[in-house]
Parts: sequence; C-alpha cells; structure tokens
Amino acid sequence: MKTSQLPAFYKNPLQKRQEILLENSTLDKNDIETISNTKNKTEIFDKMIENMIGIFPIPLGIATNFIVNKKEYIIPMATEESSVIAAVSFAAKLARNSGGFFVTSTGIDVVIGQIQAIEMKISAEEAKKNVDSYQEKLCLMINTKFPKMYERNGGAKYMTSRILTISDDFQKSQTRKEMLIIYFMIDVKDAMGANIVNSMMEFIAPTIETLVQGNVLLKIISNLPIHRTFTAKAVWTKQVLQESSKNKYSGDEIAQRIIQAWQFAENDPFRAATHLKGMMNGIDSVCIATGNDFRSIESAIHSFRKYSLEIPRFSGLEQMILDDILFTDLQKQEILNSRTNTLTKYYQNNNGDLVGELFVPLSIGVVGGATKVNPVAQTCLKLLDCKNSQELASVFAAVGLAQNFAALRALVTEGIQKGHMKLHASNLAIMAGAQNNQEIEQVTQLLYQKNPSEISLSTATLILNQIRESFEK
Ligand SMILES: CC(C)(COP(=O)([O-])OP(=O)([O-])OC[C@H]1O[C@@H](n2cnc3c(N)ncnc32)[C@H](O)[C@@H]1OP(=O)([O-])[O-])[C@@H](O)C(=O)NCCC(=O)NCCSC(=O)C[C@@](C)(O)CC(=O)[O-]
Ligand SMILES: NC(=O)C1=CN([C@@H]2O[C@H](COP(=O)(O)OP(=O)(O)OC[C@H]3O[C@@H](n4cnc5c(N)ncnc54)[C@H](OP(=O)(O)O)[C@@H]3O)[C@@H](O)[C@H]2O)C=CC1
Repeated sequence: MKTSQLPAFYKNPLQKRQEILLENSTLDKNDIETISNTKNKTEIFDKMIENMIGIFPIPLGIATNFIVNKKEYIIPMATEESSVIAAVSFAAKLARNSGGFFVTSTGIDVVIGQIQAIEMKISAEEAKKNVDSYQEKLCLMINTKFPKMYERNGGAKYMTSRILTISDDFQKSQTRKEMLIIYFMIDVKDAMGANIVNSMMEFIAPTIETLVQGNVLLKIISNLPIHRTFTAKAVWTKQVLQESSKNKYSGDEIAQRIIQAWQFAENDPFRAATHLKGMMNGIDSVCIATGNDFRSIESAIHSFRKYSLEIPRFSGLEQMILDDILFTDLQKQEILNSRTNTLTKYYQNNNGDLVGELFVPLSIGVVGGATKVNPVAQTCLKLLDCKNSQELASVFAAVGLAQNFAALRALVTEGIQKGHMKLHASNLAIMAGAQNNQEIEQVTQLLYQKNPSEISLSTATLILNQIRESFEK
C-alpha cells in the first residue's frame, strides 16, 4: 500500500472510487466484482446459515488516511450508519501529523475455555486440589487430541480453577451449593477460536468428572478474552485540532473540552453508553466487513468494562490474575487497574497536544468463522493485508479510537448534527419518497442548505413535494 490518503475520495462517483481503489490497493478487478455483486454467490451464503432465503446487503465503504504502527491501511467498513466512515477518516487524517495510531498488545492470542463442575461427591477443596495437580496432564491430553493447534505453537497453555459457593436464597432451602470452575487458557493463534475451544472443552469434560467425582454441566468458551487486549494510542496536536474547527476554537480549548467530555462519560453511565456506542461504530464496522463475530466483540468489550470494575466483588478472581503465568506483572497491573468506565483515556501531553488511548479485549481471526467463507469478507481481508490476528486487531482498536475521538471532537465544537445530518440527508430524501437519483440529489442538495436542526424527514418531504409541484406546473 503506497498511501491511504485519498483526498476527496468521497466526491467521486462510485465507479471512479472503485478505479481509485484499484490504483491504490492490492485489489484487482475480480475483487471489485466480488464486492459489487453477490447475486451469483447465493450457494455459498446458503451454506453459511440455516433456512437461508436471501442476502441482507450492508453498505461497504473504506476509511482513508489510516497509519497504524507505521503501516498505511485502507480499511473496509460495513455499516448502515452515515457519517461513521467520514468521521474515522477525518480523525485518521488529523492524527497523521503525529504518525497516526500506535497499538500495543499483550501479544497473547489466548482465549479461555470454561468447565463447570457440579454435584461433587468430594469437597470442592479436594476437587480443586485433584484438578490443579493434574493440570499439565490435562493440557497435554488436549494438545494430543488437537495436535495441529499445538504444532502452531498454540493449544492449551495453562489451567487454573476457582471454587464458587452459591447460597440458594431464592429457593429458601438455604443450601449452599459448591461448584468448581476450571479455566483453560488456549492459544488459538490466528483464529477467533470459539469452535475449536468448545471442541476441546467437550473432549476434556469426562476426565474432569473423574477428577472431581461429580458432573460437568457447562463446557464452553468465555467471550471475555482478558489475555487478548490491545491499547491504541494517538496524538492530535493543538494545531490540527484548531484547524479542524476552522479556527473557531484554539487547539488547547478543543483538547480541554474533549477531556471534559470524556470525564463526563467516566462519571455518568448514561453518557458512557453513548461514548462506547461511538467506539463500537468503528470496531463493529471493520468486524462485520472482515467476517468476524461482532456479537462476541461487543460482549467482550462491555463485559471487560464491567469486569475490571468488579474484580474485587468475585472472590478469587483477583488472585487468579495475579497467579496467571501467562501475564507479565505489568500486564497484570494493567488488567487490574483498567478500571475506566469507558475503556478510554484523554489527556494533554507536555506540549498541550491531546493524547487519546483505548484499551480493549479483541478476539478475532484472520482464519476461521466466516473470514474464509464469505467472499466479501475475504476481499476485505485482502485489502487490509494483515499477516495475523494481532495485526488485524490492532487495526480494529485504531478505528475504535478514531471514531471515539471524532465524535467527541464534533460534539465539543460544531455539534454532532452538522456533520452527521448533512451526510444523513440523502437517506432522508429516500425516506421522504424520492424515487430516482435526480429527485434524491435535488432533495439532498436543498437539505444541505438548511441549518443542521432543520434537516429532518418532514423538511425532506416538504422539499420533495415542492419539487414535484414545480415540475407539474
Ligand atoms: C462528518 C465530519 C467528518 C465532517 O467534517 P468536516 O469538517 O465537514 O470535514 P471536511 O469536509 O473538512 O473533510 C475532512 C475529512 O473528513 C472526511 N470526510 C468528510 N466528509 C466526508 C464524506 N462525505 N465522505 C467521506 N469522508 C469524508 C475526509 O477524510 C476528509 O478529508 P479528505 O480525506 O477528503 O482529505 C465531521 O463533522 C465529524 O467527524 N463528525 C462526527 C460524526 C460522527 O461521529 N458520526 C458517528 C455517528 S454519530 C454517533 O452515533 C456517535 C456519537 C456521536 O453519538 C458518539 C458519542 O456521542 O460519543
Ligand atoms: N463467540 C462465541 O461464543 C461463539 C462463536 N462461534 C463462531 O465460531 C467461529 C470462530 O471459531 P474458530 O474456531 O475460530 O473458527 P473455525 O471453527 O472456522 O476454526 C478455525 C480453524 O482454522 C484452522 N487454522 C488454520 N490456520 C490457522 C492459524 N494460523 N491459526 C489458528 N487456526 C488456524 C484451525 O483448525 P485446525 O487446527 O484443525 O487446522 C482452527 O481450528 C466464528 O464463526 C464464531 O461466530 C461459535 C460458537 C460460539
């Protein structure tokens, strides 16, 4: 990739945009055909899900201007929401002055498989002792049964367990139920890992039943991959901040207003929900475009936020992290101290420039799931040209930070509606009933001339009726 800077890319018609993409990326004409026309791929989609009756198209765009860890990326994003792609492209453009986005990670592609042991004939303490003393053998059994992941230097790395004591208040029986929860740390390399880990857990369950002299109920992957975390960081200089507001605000003012907006979200759950929605606008769009499991990502990120605030409440969890041999001490502290309400941080550096940070768990694959089945996802992965899951997840994290920053920047300067509703105008024209490109374009252009607060469906409908009346005269 030469450069991801494609100035005014959006001002071109679709065909010209596709030509520019061909000139500036790894894609070829067949790839453009694949993303433009899925009609002849029905049989593939028919194999992906049950009772398939058709294909649900989501617009696919590209985010421009991105540099992540010193590499240029044109980033595919599948979303139905206007202004998201413009926002992240703008944020990336503004960050280029400072080298773009820098993403670090634990570098550990480990996900957690869980086993729930119940109805043990021995005490939970004894069961825990039996299982813990057998952990190397259990990991060896898994890696022997699933050799290919082990041969990739992946597979079962480590196991730990925790006693859960449940008092059955709601059944008024006052019985105290003991469970033993076993956590297998499985390195799944470049896959997201859910299917393989679930197979591993179902395989090892009978052995666990013998060790605990009880039954195994749940054997399933956890969607809280605390070993697979990514920290994205970017600096927006006072200069670019001031210019982004067309000099209406100084860079220092914008930086301080963004920090205050972030502090609001850190201290108010209602604001935090929208702050996070902004971040997920970016992450989900790249997740869907690359055929990854966005429900898993959403669950992981929102659970991680709650988890890091609640560790002390659940007995033994904190100790489990401190004892975890896969983390460095620094990583343990980062996990235990990541008690931010928004998984983001904003502050000014010594130059007064704004620094944004985002810290999220991301368990995604460049193989497995739909990544290699959905032809459009395959094309998007080809465009990104990421060599492994770590690199792809770094792009996800950068886009999440970019969208979060862009939303805050707009909110603390011109307001969100100016940019968002202008880009939403063509949707409103269609909702108002504009029938063809000419009507859509006419209504959109007239909506552009309105104040952001006047850009609405009723205004679009009024304009469309006026256009049709003047045409009939
Ligand atoms: C929308 C902008 C970027 C306009 O901002 P602007 O100042 O009018 O942009 P510009 O015309 O100066 O263009 C600057 C760059 O923006 C990009 N850009 C500009 N226009 C386009 C376009 N049509 N199509 C594609 N890219 C566009 C493009 O990269 C362009 O530079 P170039 O690459 O051309 O050299 C700005 O107002 C903005 O960033 N707004 C934020 C919008 C946003 O966050 N949308 C998300 C949906 S709202 C939401 O759900 C999240 C939220 C807000 O609720 C979260 C929260 O509350 O925290
Ligand atoms: N989030 C959740 O809780 C759940 C999600 N899912 C779905 O599971 C899917 C993801 O599961 P996953 O197991 O990743 O996908 P797959 O079931 O598609 O399997 C990925 C497989 O790819 C093979 N492989 C080839 N090269 C590599 C490599 N370099 N690194 C790692 N694996 C490699 C491995 O098989 P081999 O070792 O045999 O070569 C691996 O098991 C997603 O579609 C997700 O939606 C399913 C259940 C639950």
